Amino acid sequence: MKTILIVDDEIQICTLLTKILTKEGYDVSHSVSGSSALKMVKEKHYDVIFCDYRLKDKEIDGSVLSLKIREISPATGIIVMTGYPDVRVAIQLIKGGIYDYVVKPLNAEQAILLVQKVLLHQSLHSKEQLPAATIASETPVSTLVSPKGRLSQFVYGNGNSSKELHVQIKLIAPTNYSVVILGETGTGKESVAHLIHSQSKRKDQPFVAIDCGSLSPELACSELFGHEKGAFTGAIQAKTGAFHEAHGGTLFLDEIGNLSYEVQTALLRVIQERVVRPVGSTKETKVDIRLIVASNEDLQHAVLNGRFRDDLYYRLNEFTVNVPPLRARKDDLPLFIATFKQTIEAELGRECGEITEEVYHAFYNYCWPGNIRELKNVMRRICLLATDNSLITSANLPEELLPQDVEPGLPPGSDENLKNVSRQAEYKKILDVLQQVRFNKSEAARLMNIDRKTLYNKLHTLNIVL
Ligand SMILES: Nc1ncnc2c1ncn2[C@@H]1O[C@H](COP(=O)(O)OP(=O)(O)OP(=O)(O)O)[C@@H](O)[C@H]1O
Repeated sequence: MKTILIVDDEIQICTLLTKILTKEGYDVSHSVSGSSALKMVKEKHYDVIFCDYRLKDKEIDGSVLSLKIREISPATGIIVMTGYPDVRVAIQLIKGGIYDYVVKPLNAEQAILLVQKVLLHQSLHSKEQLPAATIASETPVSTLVSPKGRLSQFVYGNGNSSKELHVQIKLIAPTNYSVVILGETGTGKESVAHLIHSQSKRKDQPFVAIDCGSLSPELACSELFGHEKGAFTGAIQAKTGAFHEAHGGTLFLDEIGNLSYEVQTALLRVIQERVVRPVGSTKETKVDIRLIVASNEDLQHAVLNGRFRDDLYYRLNEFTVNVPPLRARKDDLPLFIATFKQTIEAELGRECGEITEEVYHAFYNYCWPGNIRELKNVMRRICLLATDNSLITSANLPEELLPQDVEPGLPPGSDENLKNVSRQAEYKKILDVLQQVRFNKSEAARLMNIDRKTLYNKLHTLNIVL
């Protein structure tokens, strides 16, 4: 019989969880103090431990207890419960190896599901040591339905920055907080917004996405709030705005930084008063929406430059999610490559050959300025070109991914001049390192312990053309 320990200084929680889980056929014990729980763990193996984060135990609180349990019994799945969720704490604990971090109170369904997930996870990893918790390891791919009804696969990376991202998504999704998603183009901001919606209580209601970057200042208010027939020249019919369409669900405003100051003012009013008045109308209607916005640029910077209203920014920014660029999550590349290949093979209706080492190398060494979108496109290209199920080689790669040639030769100058000696040594070192990392400048800068800008300056002054 699987064993469970509940550690909480609130006896009602212990009793409730014990009742729920005993009914499910588990052997459940409980403890109201950290120190006695620790003794119990030393004496008996528990498969799952629910542990309160804020134990009123002077000697040992929940965070210390969970780490100690990890040391004594690394195979135990630890679930930390809290009444006061904090993303930083969650990340720290999950990095420390706990299985999950959940918000109290737990209902019966949640508690049972959590235990089932831990046990399933343990059975899958029974031969290895239980790895640190990751949402990713359980469900590496999730299928999303886009607002236009298209199916797309969302890959949960398993590198550290991806894990942090998904812990944040998981914590923020069930709340009603407005979210600002920041990240470079193609990093998956819209996918993250969609994921937040699909894990929220609003998941069965509409998800409406608007690209503010493509809205003209004249049309923005009409797109967002709707208009009455005849409200302006060309308004031959009344139009429902995005706020109404998203009623009950989530409204995602992409490239919010592109909205004009006037539209920002109108948006602020709607957010504050939660009522919408279509252009040309005198009637206001209540709307219930959750707002998620995204931007390629740092909105705080735009606020400082006076391009974005600070009051609107603070209204929107109840929580910020930073989506890392692909070059900072290269650990995830194999998972992304494998998933995209599978999807593309399904799209093409045929299998493509194996990807060779040299292609993987090129992928690792490239800096992916277009991020996941660019990777997807490159994968489409190489799979499409691999016609006869033969190996996918670097011959199919676009030019920017191919290793670049360097102009050979040392910079001129007299050997006796000390400045030239150090210049030539620097020149040689930089070229050596660049060759070693297959001309990945970020990696070269990292290895030489200088920033990218310094490396660029040096390449320029040493006349190294890449
Ligand atoms: N984690 C992911 N798993 C699978 N596909 C992804 C993931 N993240 C992004 N993509 C894909 O990459 C492409 C770009 O994603 P998305 O449109 O969400 O990026 P974005 O950051 O909103 O870009 P932009 O700022 O240019 O609008 C889409 O095709 C999306 O399906």
